Amino acid sequence: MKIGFGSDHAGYDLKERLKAWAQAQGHEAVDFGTDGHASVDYPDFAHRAAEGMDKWERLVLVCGSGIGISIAANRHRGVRCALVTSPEHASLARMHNDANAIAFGQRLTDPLQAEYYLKIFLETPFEGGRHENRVKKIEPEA
Ligand SMILES: O=C(CO)[C@H](O)[C@H](O)[C@H](O)COP(=O)(O)O
Repeated sequence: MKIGFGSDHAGYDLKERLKAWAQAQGHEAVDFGTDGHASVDYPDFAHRAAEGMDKWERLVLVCGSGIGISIAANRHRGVRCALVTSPEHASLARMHNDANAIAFGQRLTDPLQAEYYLKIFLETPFEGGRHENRVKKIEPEA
């Protein structure tokens, strides 16, 4: 799978770790930055990654809490980003919401757990059925 990665400084280490994990699983990584620990603004990287939708099938975003970067990504048409803090969030985001982006808070999430949540997220299919129309209704009318 082609996976985009983006973070601010507060999510940089976990972004790098998840990127390495995904590559080791055979996924292709597209990195939208940031590239180090220097303080940056999370919306810049959320927008850069979300605007590159043609370059990824799933998007992984990390900031300190996961909140800011997911809010910014969700402003983009077609992006459904879920802030995940449990295995159940990871599977339900896919099964019910057809989420195509996952957000983590590096300051609040154990990195090993984050790898596990990402694995679930990548492996879980959308259920469709009754959820199909609900997901369609998420997008505001053009
Ligand atoms: O925006 C956030 C909260 O939703 C992110 O967690 C940021 O990473 C955080 O605010 C950065 O904080 P810092 O004190 O500037 O490192």
